[in-house]
Amino acid sequence: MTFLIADSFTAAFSRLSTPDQKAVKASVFDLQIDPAGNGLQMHRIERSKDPNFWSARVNRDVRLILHKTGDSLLVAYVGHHDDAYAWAERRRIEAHPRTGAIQIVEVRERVEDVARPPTLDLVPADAAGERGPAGQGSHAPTPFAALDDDALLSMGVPADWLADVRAATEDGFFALAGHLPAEAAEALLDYAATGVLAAALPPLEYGDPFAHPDALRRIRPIVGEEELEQALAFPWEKWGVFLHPSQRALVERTFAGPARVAGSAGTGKTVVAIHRAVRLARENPDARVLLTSFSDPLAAELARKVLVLAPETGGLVPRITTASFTDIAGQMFQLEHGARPRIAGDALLRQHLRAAAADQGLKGFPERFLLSEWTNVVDAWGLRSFEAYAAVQRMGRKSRLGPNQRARLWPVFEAVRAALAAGRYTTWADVFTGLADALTARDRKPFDHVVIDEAQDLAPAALRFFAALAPAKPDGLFLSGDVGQRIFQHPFSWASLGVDVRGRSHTLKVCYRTSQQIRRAADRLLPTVLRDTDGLEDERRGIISVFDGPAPQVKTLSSAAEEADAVREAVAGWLADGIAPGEIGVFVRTPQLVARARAAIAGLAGESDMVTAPMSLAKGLEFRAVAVMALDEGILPLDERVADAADEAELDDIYETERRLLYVACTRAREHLVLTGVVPASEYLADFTA
Ligand SMILES: Nc1ncnc2c1ncn2[C@@H]1O[C@H](COP(=O)(O)OP(=O)(O)OP(=O)(O)O)[C@@H](O)[C@H]1O
Repeated sequence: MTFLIADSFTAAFSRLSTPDQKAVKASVFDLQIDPAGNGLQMHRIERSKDPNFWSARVNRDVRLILHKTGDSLLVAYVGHHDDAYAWAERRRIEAHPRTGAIQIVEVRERVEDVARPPTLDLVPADAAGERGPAGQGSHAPTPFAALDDDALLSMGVPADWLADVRAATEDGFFALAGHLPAEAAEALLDYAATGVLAAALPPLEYGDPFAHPDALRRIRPIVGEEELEQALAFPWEKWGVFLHPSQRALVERTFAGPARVAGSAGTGKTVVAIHRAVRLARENPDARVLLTSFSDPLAAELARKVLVLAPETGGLVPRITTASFTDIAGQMFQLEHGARPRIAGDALLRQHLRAAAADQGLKGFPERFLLSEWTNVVDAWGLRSFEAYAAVQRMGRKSRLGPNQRARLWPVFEAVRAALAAGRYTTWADVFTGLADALTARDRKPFDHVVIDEAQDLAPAALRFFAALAPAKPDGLFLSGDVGQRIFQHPFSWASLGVDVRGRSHTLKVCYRTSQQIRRAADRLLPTVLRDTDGLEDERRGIISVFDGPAPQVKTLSSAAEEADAVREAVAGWLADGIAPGEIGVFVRTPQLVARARAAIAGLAGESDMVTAPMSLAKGLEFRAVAVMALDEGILPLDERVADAADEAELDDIYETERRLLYVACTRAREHLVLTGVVPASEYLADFTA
């Protein structure tokens, strides 16, 4: 017999008290061993339209809802007595007549809270065909009115709900979507956004309705005690058990060469990276896996999430190393050289550059140009000889430097390198480059699989290092990232460094984190198609969010004091709505401005639990409510950076990265977002509200 659990069960389970959860766990483990449920007083739920629903007694008050068919037992729900029965009485579990996927369908006639809009009776079905997806006439637009039964069924809409979908208005759609299977809601949103019907999968491909990819996103077979333990250990982390079919495909697939998952903020790229790392470690008991991300806090978060997928500590978890890019390089450097690298900071570099330029009598190049040329070209690309410098393509730097200019500059950079070496200093780029050279020559690599999150911010030397760290075999290197969130790096060609993901790059389209309203507004900050240096296109249209919420607010105020009041009022409102202080983030452009954020929330309940930070640290985080403040002219884009631009191309890149910083900060918000600035405000606010 197949033993399965549904997401409706884990969600309900996570809402129970701890003692009830303990009792439920014991009963579910018993059921897994003895699906007949002896001792659980199972009986059929007579009032349900689905004859396969059964209840099982956990304790005096709590009941499990099971769905029994010939050879499967599905744990569908759990709740207090009346709630559990009511849940089962309002549902059917069946294979969808068209797609073939098992669905948990709400019986339409028993759902009272979806009011049919009055347009329903006024719109004859045959007139619908004349209306485009944009809606019609004097009534509120009904974006699906033109879709016939056939089209709606092919999207996975349950037969009971066809009329409601056709009658749904744009505003009422999300209330309705909550009653529909996720694949139907997503297909409808996609249609509303693009006006195009996605091609339906042929239904016969999946003989077993439980094996259908859309069934697996809500119902998962559980084999063995360990899997059950994992599924129940963190029931609120839905991503740990139930993946979107496009996510699952990327987790399970074998890639012959380096592969990449892309997708805008909140589409679950990190989730895919973690699942892949765990899957690879699980499949090969000897495999050593590196799961790495941009910063130490993000790496720590990866480590925490690995435990969600693999709560058992024996064997698997120790074989997955989680570390930030520089941390793993630091560890490898220590193995090679017996000590951690001593990294030169910007101040020291400026000092050496200044001294070397003076020594060489170099004139006509501002110091900021020298630092930028060193950081983004000479050091970034690990250039060691004049020949290499003379030949390098100065990516992202369009100001041309002729051979004579390069010849004058090179001795300065050479002298800086010598001065660093004399002081036993190095740079991260140098560390990465040195390690890459050493590792490339070795047959045996320290890791069998390297999985990189936040890959858009990899520097060239770091990418070379990771490529050399991973074996050149299937599933050796997997990268996850969003070009739209690249804030620390100049663009460069991955393919030129041997990391060619063309043909093995896939984009996720469903945003799980951010409400439709916030995502739409944030998307307006970026172009609809982003193209990277290797020509890979990241199409950002057609992304959908699976829930809605209040529209984001933009407030421009006449003074910093007024702005502080506005932020304070917004945050106080969130607290009054029951949002925990730890679920609130306030972001600003620079570390110095954090004081402005702290002043705005000073004295509010739970103030110390709220996160206030520069936008660059917002990467990878998420909150129920976010304020992005101090969006004043001169602060975003930041004047100092703009003034520092060494040439036109760098200026363009600065404008783009400043814009992306705002995108990153905004897309940390799940439900509420407020943007504030003092007039004259940041020019980007106009794009956001456009
Ligand atoms: N299959 C899923 N089911 C439920 N929630 C999911 C699923 N996939 C992702 N999520 C949730 O969506 C949110 C965003 O996921 P994740 O951090 O992996 O996205 P991301 O694409 O890496 O985002 P970013 O680019 O902003 O860092 C998280 O809260 C995650 O738990």
